[in-house]
Amino acid sequence: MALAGVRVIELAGLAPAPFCGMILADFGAKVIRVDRTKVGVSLDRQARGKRSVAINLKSAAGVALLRKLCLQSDVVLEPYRRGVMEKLGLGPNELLKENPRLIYARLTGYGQTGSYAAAAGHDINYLAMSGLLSRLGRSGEEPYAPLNLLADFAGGGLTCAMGILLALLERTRSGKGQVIDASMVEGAAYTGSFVWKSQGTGLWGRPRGQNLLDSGAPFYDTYRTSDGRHMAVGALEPQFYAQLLHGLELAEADLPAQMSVSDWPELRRVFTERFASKTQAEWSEVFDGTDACVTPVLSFDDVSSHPHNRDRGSFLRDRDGQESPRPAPLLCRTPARPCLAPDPAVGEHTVQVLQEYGFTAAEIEQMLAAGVVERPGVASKL
Ligand SMILES: CCCCCCCCCCCC[C@H](C)C(=O)SCCNC(=O)CCNC(=O)[C@H](O)C(C)(C)COP(=O)(O)OP(=O)(O)OC[C@H]1O[C@@H](n2cnc3c(N)ncnc32)[C@H](O)[C@@H]1OP(=O)(O)O
Repeated sequence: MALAGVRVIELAGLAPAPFCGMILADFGAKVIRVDRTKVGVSLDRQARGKRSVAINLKSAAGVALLRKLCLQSDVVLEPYRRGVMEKLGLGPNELLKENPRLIYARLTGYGQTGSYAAAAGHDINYLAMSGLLSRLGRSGEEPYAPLNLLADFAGGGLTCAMGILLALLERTRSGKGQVIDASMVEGAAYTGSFVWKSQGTGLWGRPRGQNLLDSGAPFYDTYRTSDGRHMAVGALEPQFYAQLLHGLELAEADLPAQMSVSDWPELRRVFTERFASKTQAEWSEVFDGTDACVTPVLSFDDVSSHPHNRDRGSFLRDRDGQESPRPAPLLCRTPARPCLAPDPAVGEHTVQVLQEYGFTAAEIEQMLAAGVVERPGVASKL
């Protein structure tokens, strides 16, 4: 796999950093998640392919241990509030001095500098600060955060993974590591570059929810079908719009012009009525194989059995029977080979990993006994 041989230490976090770690693991990196001791269960639901070591970082020995792990690793990924790692003596100055090849990725909401740097927050706050949230939502309604996808995952975990890959690539030339300051505000904003850079085109000239791509246009929206499901319509270009009308059995001559914004409410009324006359399956049959840009809005239950997704094997089922998306993108020679085994329990690999990093059985036993590290069923001997 593309990242074979890359060793990553991921300090356990909430949602964005676990996603970043899972991407790296899916593509072949050896990712060790560092969990807290005495927590019992992990909240990480993106732990595919990771191993777990439980370390008490509130002990000097735990900190020393993490430093040793970082000495022999390529990447450390930390998701804490600004200053937390420095307070522990695990800041980039210390770790990069000991291992100048280390890539030190810091994934936070507001970044390492600026007046908000140390403030708590979540996806919705970062999205708000990126400017994007002000553009999301239907006309006349309040701004709406589309799950926690944009800041946590697109602008956060994924962007941070890209930073790590860039730093790994650059290291092949310089031999040096570096610090990555991944701010979810900036990552989300960057993901939204198109919106900024197309400001002068008239695409966004109207209030929220009244523009071409923000649910303002009737030919770029979703419609309810007679069975209470939905179809997604993205018929922007005139030639595709013509196919939409054909599928709906509507004559262009009987309707207002596609781009007549003042007539959009009327056009929407006509489309709404028409889509309500058939089931989702019936509309799928009408539009499949055309260029009308009309697709069913699939539920999680339906998505993997849709013929297109099934043909490509876009979703996988792990050994617990749980379905999830296959890693993307596909690399033809070195594709991801996601692990199908159950997620690691907290501390499940403590002993295995410490042995791999060169600790002796006596040293490991001592750390277990002192509560510096933990494994499930702590009391047992090596
Ligand atoms: C049963 C399963 C059910 C599954 C349900 C799963 C539910 C998941 C829900 C996910 C929701 C996701 C939401 C929408 C999100 O947006 S997540 C994104 C949140 N924001 C970030 O990640 C940005 C960066 N992080 C932060 O700003 C902050 O970490 C935070 C998220 C605001 C949380 O703040 P807070 O809890 O005060 O923690 P921090 O200041 O970061 O300090 C962390 C403290 O923990 C300690 N710590 C860490 N590791 C260890 C360890 N191994 N051993 C011992 N201690 C440890 C650190 O030393 C630090 O301690 P201290 O400095 O506070 O004393």
